[in-house]
Amino acid sequence: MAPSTLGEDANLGMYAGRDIPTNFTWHEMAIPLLFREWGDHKPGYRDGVLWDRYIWEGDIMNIETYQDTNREKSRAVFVPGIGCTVNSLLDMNNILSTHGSIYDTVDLHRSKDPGVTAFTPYHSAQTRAVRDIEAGTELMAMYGDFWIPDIPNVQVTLDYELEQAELFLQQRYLPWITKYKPSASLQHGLWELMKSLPYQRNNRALSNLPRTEWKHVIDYYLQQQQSKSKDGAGDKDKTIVRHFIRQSTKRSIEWLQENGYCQDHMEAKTSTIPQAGRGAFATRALPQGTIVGYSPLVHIGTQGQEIFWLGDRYDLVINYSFQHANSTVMLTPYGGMVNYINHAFDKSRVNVRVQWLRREFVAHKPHWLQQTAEFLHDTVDKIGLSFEYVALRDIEPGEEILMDYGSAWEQAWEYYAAQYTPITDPYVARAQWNETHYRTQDEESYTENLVTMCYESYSSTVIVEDDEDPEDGYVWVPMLRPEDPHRVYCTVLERYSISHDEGDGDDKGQSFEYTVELHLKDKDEPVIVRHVPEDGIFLYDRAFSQDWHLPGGFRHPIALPDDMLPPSWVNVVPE
Ligand SMILES: C[S@@+](CC[C@H](N)C(=O)[O-])C[C@H]1O[C@@H](n2cnc3c(N)ncnc32)[C@H](O)[C@@H]1O
Repeated sequence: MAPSTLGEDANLGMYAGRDIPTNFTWHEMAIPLLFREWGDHKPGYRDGVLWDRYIWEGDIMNIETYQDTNREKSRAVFVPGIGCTVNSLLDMNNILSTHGSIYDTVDLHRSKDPGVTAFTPYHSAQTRAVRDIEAGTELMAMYGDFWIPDIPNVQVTLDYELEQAELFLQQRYLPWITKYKPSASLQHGLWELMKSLPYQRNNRALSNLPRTEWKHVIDYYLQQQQSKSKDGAGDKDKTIVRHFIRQSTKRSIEWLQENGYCQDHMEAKTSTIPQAGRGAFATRALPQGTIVGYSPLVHIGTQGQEIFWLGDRYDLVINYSFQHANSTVMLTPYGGMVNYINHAFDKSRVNVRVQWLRREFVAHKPHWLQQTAEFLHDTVDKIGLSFEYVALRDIEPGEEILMDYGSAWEQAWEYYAAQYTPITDPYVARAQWNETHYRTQDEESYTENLVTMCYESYSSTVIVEDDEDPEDGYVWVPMLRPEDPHRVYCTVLERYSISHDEGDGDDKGQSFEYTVELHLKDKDEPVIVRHVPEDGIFLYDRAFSQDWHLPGGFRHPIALPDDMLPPSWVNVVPE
């Protein structure tokens, strides 16, 4: 993680520290956030606005519980590491943005384990390399065409904008240069003038010219002219504009070592600490004093935990956040793997601690440590605080990385674990339900926490297929837009197998179709729909039925150590 090649406005970026082959995949945790959706902060809660830059729509990471009837009800998800850090170069992307996740409670169950309420069950959200990435290259995602142009002063690279810049160069500017042969200094001056124009969406051609020196551009052009016939004419990656933009997203390894932080010293595995879920483990020997992790911090100023209060409990993310008992300031790290670091009750196992960066950095402004909580409340447009995680002693390869969350956390956990009442209702999370077909109402029912939903998609009239056995019902109509999120509750009445003789491979063989009853909000009677295919039906966890939603679940921030609390942040007298 190091300052982005896109400039100050893009803040940090994530870089490949070594050559990465196509399809290489990174895995990260996904923390569901219920406190709000993207862009939808409660009036008066300015403090949470910064979070908009760091959250994704819940369904992208398979956070399905409350993704039931429509998209409006979905909530956000926080994916630290690459998920939070990568910038977007749209058409120039080299990774597929973080998506998906695996639900896994590490074999803990609510019938016996207090720990299940306290950590996120979602892990292995994936980010995949979509081309070979050379060491030193910044990882760039495709956020979607509509998001990135809103960051002021950041170069946008929509496909058609790059096309316009390329056309301008190839069809107008370079022919003009070739025809009139202005002096080398005039060519240089004209190029510098065009480059100096600010990025503008209504000036696509000039806004996307490569930010490189003219002599490199003309040399590359002439070289391309010579090799055009034999070497990939028409190949998108070989255009002048793309070539130079790609080049400009690279740094040397020496520069990264000097200016960045390695995010590869830790990996996630099942913790050695009972009830803790997953933990962070050293991927190599880490001598005392090594910065084993680095994390920028999403800050909340005066509204601290209040932002995350859901009316009857706190959002899970406060278990991943830092706060001192004497201050409302709350800090949530988003560096790679740092959120996996667990608390050691046995202090001889504590091998890292957090510290403020000792220097000015793109995501660390030391003067913020002299400012007040009100200042942080008002500063919602950027990240300005970061932690280093420093090794307190030599750490062996494979050793679990552990820190001290503070005595208040320790007491809260001990109290919570001692009074935990096991929940004996049968419970199987949707993600752990392995059947390949849907159960009908005549078969053994699903556990209480599960519910079936269907796309609302059926014929406009009742269709009678067989006069001798007329069935009153509508038939399924394939979805024109299968990604349409609109679903309704349904009861599965009947399942019948269908054989496919035609086709080959996956088309051949057997599958099931269903007759379902749709429960529509605007109709008193259910609507019966026949011939519903397997992918027209969904099994969901009932909203708020999962372990991490359980009332009274464990919630407690990690303590910001006393010696790190800036006196100017003190604004709370602890009870
Ligand atoms: C910052 S997260 C650490 C990563 C977490 N283990 C996970 O799997 O996502 C803090 C949470 O880890 C768990 N945890 C950390 N240390 C623990 C300990 N010593 N005993 C029990 N649970 C612990 C609790 O669930 C806590 O809310």
